[in-house]
Amino acid sequence: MIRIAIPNKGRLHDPTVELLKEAGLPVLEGGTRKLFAKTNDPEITILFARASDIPEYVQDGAADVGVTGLDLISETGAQVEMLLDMGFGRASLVLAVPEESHLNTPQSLEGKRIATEFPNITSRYFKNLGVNVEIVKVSGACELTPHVGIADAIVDISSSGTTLATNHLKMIENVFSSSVYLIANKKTSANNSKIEQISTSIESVIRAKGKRYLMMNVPESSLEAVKQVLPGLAGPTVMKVEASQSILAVHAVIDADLIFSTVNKLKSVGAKDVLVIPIERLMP
Ligand SMILES: Nc1ncnc2c1ncn2[C@@H]1O[C@H](COP(=O)(O)OP(=O)(O)OP(=O)(O)O)[C@@H](O)[C@H]1O
Ligand SMILES: O=P(O)(O)OC[C@H]1O[C@H](OP(=O)(O)OP(=O)(O)O)[C@H](O)[C@@H]1O
Ligand SMILES: [Mg+2]
Repeated sequence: MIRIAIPNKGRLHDPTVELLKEAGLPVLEGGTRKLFAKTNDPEITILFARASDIPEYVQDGAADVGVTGLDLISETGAQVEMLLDMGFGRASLVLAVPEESHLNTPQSLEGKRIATEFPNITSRYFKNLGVNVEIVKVSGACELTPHVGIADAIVDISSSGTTLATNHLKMIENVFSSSVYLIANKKTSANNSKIEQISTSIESVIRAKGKRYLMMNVPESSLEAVKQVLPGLAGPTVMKVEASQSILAVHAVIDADLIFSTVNKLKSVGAKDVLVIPIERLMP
């Protein structure tokens, strides 16, 4: 039996459940008050936990696999197997000071107070720089602290930057870049085919999100030009089409962010009936 710990609420819950569903592991029952849920695999269950508790649950074996932020994993120092960057929940821990502050570098904070929900990452950061600071641990509303005399600077999560701006704070350094990771218990994950399957399924869904399947008809005389346009491929699949003229069907997988320019170029070199199709999974 494999137990996967996922965030029970907060911003990581929905995208995690969605990704598991796309990977063929729908969370069958649940709701925020439930502790456990089934999946369609009798050998895999879901455990709902606080994102910040998941690294230690996985380290200690309460869960075999977990989904949580890299910042939370690093902060707890949990010894876990890092299986996969899941590509969402991107955010940074940033060092910020009040807009009017003249303390504009980490070095200028020598002897100052830094408020944060991430005392371990923060003290490691300043230690590496050889700057002595006093860490003030808070459990929320960190942005407030410089304005009420509790701290001179903060290390807090920022993604859009809106919260910093609203609170008249300016970022002076990026301390830590985070995204959501799939992790596993070091002992149970060694040579465990079920955990490998979970990881591979999720990875194939993530990889597919950034790709599109292109299908088009190409007159034989345009094939070489079309091949030149299709970027970075092991070579497109080329098939004969039953038609009066000499038409070929060309299929290829390309990066989603190249679709716009590629389709236009393909048209200009003679490709017709171009179809762009999403891919559900892409196994290496
Ligand atoms: N804009 C953001 N603000 C806060 N955390 C974010 C943001 N974007 C991604 N994250 C990540 O989400 C994780 C925090 O998840 P958590 O469930 O504690 O957050 P939450 O949605 O703020 O929930 P809560 O309401 O309990 O504070 C961290 O790993 C963090 O890096
Ligand atoms: O750069 P932004 O896009 O503005 O996001 C960053 C803000 O979002 C988070 O707060 P959250 O909404 O989780 O509230 P909380 O402090 O109560 O957890 C985080 O603690 C920052 O305050
Ligand atoms: Mg929060």
